[in-house]
Amino acid sequence: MVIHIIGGIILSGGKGKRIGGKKPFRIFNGKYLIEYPSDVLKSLNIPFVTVFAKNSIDLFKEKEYLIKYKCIISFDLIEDKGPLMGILCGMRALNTKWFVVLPCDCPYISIEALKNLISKIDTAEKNNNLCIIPKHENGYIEPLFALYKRDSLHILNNIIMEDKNLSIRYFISHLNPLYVKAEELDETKRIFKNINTIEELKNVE
Ligand SMILES: Nc1nc2c(ncn2[C@@H]2O[C@H](COP(=O)(O)OP(=O)(O)OP(=O)(O)O)[C@@H](O)[C@H]2O)c(=O)[nH]1
Ligand SMILES: [Mg+2]
Repeated sequence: MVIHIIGGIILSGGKGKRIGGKKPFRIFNGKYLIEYPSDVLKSLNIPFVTVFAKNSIDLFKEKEYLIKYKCIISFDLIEDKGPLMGILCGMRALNTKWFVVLPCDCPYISIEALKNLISKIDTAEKNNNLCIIPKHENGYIEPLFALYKRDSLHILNNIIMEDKNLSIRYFISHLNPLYVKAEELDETKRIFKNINTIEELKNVE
């Protein structure tokens, strides 16, 4: 049996309110949004789980996606809890030591940037950091384009059981984060651009 060190979690269970729903299957430059992170993980041979919302948004497209990528598909255990629920369900579905967590709406993601992020794992292992988070010069962080160690799972479980503060910032405040400069991953920082509206879907750069 091959034991993988790194697995991927693609968060695809948001409501997509600003874009009018079904965000993962909105078309951007000829591809579904969700195909961008999926293609990068596939090229890097990283096994991954895609976590959709508790209630299917489009069973046909989800099935089509499963057939194309042969990845693990999971669904939020409880609805409307936000990204932390997606991360929890992803971690439970895939047994790897580290998880690269990605949103479904990052069409500028690149293989190079992900490799750069992954290259920080050695440092994190030495310093006992349970997550690796990109940070911009202005202090803004990118916790949904980040790495989390499996050892953080019990903390996540507790936070979700408590059900008081389900913000990702609260979660990472328990993880002794290793922050990496956003520009070290991608000089242009385009990789972090998320698509939230119909307008942005059309503005292919
Ligand atoms: N599994 C899961 N993923 C989520 C959840 N909430 C947000 N996400 C994902 O987290 C990422 C960032 O969320 P947003 O950019 O706010 O996307 P969104 O919530 O679908 O869109 P809005 O409703 O317009 O905020 C997206 O890839 C979402 O699909 C959730 O409750 N469960
Ligand atoms: Mg949202």
